[in-house]
Amino acid sequence: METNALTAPKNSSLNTSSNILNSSQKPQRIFRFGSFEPDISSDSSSEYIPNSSFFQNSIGAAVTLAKSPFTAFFGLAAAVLYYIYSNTLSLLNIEARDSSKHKPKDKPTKSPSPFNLFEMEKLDLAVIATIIVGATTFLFRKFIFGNHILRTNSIPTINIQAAPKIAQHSYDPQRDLSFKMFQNNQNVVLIYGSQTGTAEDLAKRFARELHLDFNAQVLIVDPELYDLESLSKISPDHIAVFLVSTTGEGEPTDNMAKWYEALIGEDIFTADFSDLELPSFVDPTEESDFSGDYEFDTELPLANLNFSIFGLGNSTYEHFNLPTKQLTKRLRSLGAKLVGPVGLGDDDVNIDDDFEKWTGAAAPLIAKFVSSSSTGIDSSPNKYEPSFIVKELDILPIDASIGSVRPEILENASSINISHVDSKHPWYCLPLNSKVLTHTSSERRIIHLELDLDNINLPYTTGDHVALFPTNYETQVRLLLNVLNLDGSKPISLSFSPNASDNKPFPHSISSYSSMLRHYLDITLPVPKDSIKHVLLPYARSEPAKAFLKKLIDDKDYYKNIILTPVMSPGELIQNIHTIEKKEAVSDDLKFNFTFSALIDLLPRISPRYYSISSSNLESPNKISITAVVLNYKTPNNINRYGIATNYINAIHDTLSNPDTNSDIIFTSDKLSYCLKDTRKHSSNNFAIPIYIRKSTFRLPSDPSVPIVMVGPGTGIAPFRGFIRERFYQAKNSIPVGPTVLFFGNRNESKDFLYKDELLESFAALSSSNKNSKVITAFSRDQKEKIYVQDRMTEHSALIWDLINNQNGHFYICGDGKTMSKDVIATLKRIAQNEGKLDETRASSWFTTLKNTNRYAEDVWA
Ligand SMILES: Cc1cc2nc3c(=O)[nH]c(=O)nc-3n(C[C@H](O)[C@H](O)[C@H](O)COP(=O)(O)O)c2cc1C
Repeated sequence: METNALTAPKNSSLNTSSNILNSSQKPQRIFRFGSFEPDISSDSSSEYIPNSSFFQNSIGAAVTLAKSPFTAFFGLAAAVLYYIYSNTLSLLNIEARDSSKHKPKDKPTKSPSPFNLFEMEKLDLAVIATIIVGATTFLFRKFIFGNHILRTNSIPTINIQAAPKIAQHSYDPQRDLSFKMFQNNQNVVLIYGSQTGTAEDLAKRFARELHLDFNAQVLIVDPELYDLESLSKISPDHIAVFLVSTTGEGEPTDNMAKWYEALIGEDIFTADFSDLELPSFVDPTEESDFSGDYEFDTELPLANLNFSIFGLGNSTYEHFNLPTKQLTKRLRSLGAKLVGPVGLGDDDVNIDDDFEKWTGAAAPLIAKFVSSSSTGIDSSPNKYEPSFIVKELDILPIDASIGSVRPEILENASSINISHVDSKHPWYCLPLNSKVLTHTSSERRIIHLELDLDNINLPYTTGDHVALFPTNYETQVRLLLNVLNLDGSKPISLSFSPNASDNKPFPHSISSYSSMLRHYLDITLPVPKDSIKHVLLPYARSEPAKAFLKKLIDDKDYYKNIILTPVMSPGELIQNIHTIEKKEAVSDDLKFNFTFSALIDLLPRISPRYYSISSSNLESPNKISITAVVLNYKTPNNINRYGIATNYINAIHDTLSNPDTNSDIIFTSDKLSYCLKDTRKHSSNNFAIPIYIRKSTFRLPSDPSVPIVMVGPGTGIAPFRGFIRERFYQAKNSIPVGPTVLFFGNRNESKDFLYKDELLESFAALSSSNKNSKVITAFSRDQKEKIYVQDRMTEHSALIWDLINNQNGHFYICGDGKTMSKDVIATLKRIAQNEGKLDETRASSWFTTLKNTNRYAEDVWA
């Protein structure tokens, strides 16, 4: 993660719905006469016809009723009663019917006797036979029809009325994932919740593995694009695999939020799941199969759903993998059957390792469900085929300057819908100005960048986050063009291949090789082992190349030394294969011949990076600012590596500071080259930086007179710069502003005092109206003994206690969540013990009350 790519604070992404489906409610039974029912048991070539007409509805109703247990029960009862009734009549010598309609008058009447079928009327026989056959069919339906029939009858949908926000649409087959699976003849659906792209990439990779190694047909689903209720219609022979990331403070990702809200409800932290049967959360390496401990209850809305689940989280956060745990419990309580272990991936260690362990245990079980088998590289039943077909076009080459902007901007600039700016529809804004906040002699370079919202008035609130899609630097772009022997300016078109496993389109179908590599693909992340196996290995034709790649796949330490430790980029890996083949004098016809379409499968998409907005919407509604430290580091074997997004921000700064340079290529202070020419053009058609705003709940108190204490060392100052600008602006406009205290820390005062001048100016004004307003600094390396913000807090214990406890102030932390925020919380609790004379337990509950009353908020990153 880039430095200062931040968390959204508690509850930021969840809109609330008062009418939720909670665990204590019995799910309502809803018959779906107007809904669409694929017959999964039928031939895939048969049509999937919506039964929405009156006729179809009536048939649907009749079929549903005929299949219901009540009908079967009453049918049997009616047959028995009819039989008793007929025989009672015969004993009393009374005709059961008005026989005059059926029999000739002159024929003597015979009374029917028990079991004498031949003496019964044909119609009676037909009715009884139908009822008995119907009832018997229902009772033995499992043996007769297998499981298929179950899914089309008594399974109520999830009660969408209980979640009004997701029920605001009419049925759309394009949003029905069971329909999509039926159409494509797929038996596994991979549903991912992803904020910064990791789960999305794992979904793409796992789909490939399930297809190539286990012969599964997999649909990848972004839940934002599908309706939750279609989950209940997945065939019981199929399986849904959830890959669920955690964001903010234990929250679901934006693309999962609506499903989550409908399933879990608004109160994600206090929802009571104690009455539910809990799955054990296990080490995925242990062999376990949860499928056996489960009772099939057809009354529950998700009774037909089989699911596996892997969570992505980070154990340094308080709510580790919370959405995954809650979702697992909830799905089970709705009747879904858990297959395989629950995986809880930990980004603090290595999420790829956790995922590999989990897939090792889960993939065979998932495969069992879709009745396939086979493992191993050489016995793959399916051959790898790239998802995209790339065609070179015979039109004029796309020159370097056009390639510097995302292609969709040039065509769609005027049609971008401002009311709908989000991760799938970013807004392209211009950089306004920038400055370096640290001294040239500082070990770190921290940039302040202002982005222009003037054209659109994109609404934001002080404390929100801005997400930014970076552009890759040229060194890696050109390396890839070079190793694939491609002309970067060549225009290309992209289309899905018939068996595409990746189903996410790019924003524009016509591009150039360069612009694909600059704007859409992450070209710096090391290639994971499974991608080496599934995508690179099939292109190895020479023995040395095969041996090298197989060793990377099979030998953990070798992979670590060659790929992970030096953080080897995909371009460097391909270059290495070429070098090995050259050394071994491999003949041309056997040389590794990797294609651009396969490269698209090999690489994750470029994901947005989140930054706390460091401006105030009161003071500057038409521009937002970012405060970012440029991330450069050396690997243990002394190779320079560069963070994509922060170096991009640095490049924008360098571009803005050299307005007269006319070159397409910009060299940054770190000698990285970028193609950013159009970022300098302030014309309405040449927007440059794709962004969107992510709402947060990291907010100033609504009453400006309420005291605030902020702790934000390093770039943790970002949102507080916005808070302080806001209070300064209010003070200048004669609005009474309460005590405002900032604890700021960094290495050296002379080099790293971020925003020094404006902070001193703001606090001069703020302290003139309230003597308690002040900035308190901790420069760790300006003296022999290191001093940190928490040491300064201890020195100012009385002030903090007075403002927070006695004057009901608000306390905020922003910055490193691994150690700093934990130390600051511990210090705050100690202050409560010392100043408030509370014992340890009471100090802890004092802090909990602070949190529960929304007077404590944190915006931290791990
Ligand atoms: C802004 C942010 C907030 C996070 N909050 C949590 C959290 O509260 N609990 C947790 O277990 N992990 C948390 N994580 C860790 C992520 O879940 C983990 O890094 C995951 O791999 C991200 O997946 P994604 O890229 O698919 O969104 C957070 C990560 C980020 C970037």
